[in-house]
Amino acid sequence: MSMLLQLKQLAKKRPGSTDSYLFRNLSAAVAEPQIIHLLGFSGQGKSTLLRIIARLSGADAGELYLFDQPMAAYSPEEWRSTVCYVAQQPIMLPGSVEDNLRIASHLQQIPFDRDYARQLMERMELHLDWSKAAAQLSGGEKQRLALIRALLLRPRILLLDEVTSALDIHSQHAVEQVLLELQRSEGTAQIWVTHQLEQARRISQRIWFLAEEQLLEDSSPQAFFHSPRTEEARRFLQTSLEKVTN
Ligand SMILES: Nc1ncnc2c1ncn2[C@@H]1O[C@H](COP(=O)(O)OP(=O)(O)OP(=O)(O)O)[C@@H](O)[C@H]1O
Repeated sequence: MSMLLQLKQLAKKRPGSTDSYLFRNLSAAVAEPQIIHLLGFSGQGKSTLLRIIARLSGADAGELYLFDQPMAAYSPEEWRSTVCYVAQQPIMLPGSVEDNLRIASHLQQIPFDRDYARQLMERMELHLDWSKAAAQLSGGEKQRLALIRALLLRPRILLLDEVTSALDIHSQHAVEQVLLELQRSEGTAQIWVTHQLEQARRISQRIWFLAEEQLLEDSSPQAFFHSPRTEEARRFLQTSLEKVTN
């Protein structure tokens, strides 16, 4: 079967360490455009794994395949316009909101799709003056602008690193709806990192649980949340629940 994305035996050492690993022999495959949530305790390497998949950081061992082709078959630019990483604390480019929106078309040398940008902004309830300096936006506005900037690249795979963490629940739902719709209509696969389990329950179609240097669980949300296989996942769910109720 043809695969969108394959992670084969990936390993990454802890920064600064020679023999301690964040993860190793980590393998997974994405065959269809699903919404996957990558969950785990803090510091397990979730962001690091997303950054490796985005080719923003290198693995110490292992291989990535995109559409059944090894990473070496793609230039970094080709890869990064197909597999797009959106950070929790996005970096705004110098200039205005519009300058930030135009960057995708500038990089890809394609006409700027103003209507699509406007539509995404409306649907994410981002009502901004396009001439405003991007540096002056709030955290939540920057998050949505960075997400729209990535969507204008029309990536096949989106890597979303806590991209709604600065949003109120209303804006969060608006963003989730846009991304769900994008998966349904365009077939955009998505790997989300979040600490909001409610969000994972709402929209996830598959859970990857990173612990003990592995994707310890790779399962349906139903199975993960209701009958996790491992003690570590049960502990994670219990601890996360306590955090919400305390
Ligand atoms: N640039 C860096 N320099 C030094 N240490 C780093 C760097 N990036 C990550 N680390 C360390 O690597 C480990 C994994 O970090 P990472 O951000 O990938 O974890 P995470 O699972 O996403 O955590 P969180 O849920 O808290 O965001 C952490 O211990 C972190 O401190």
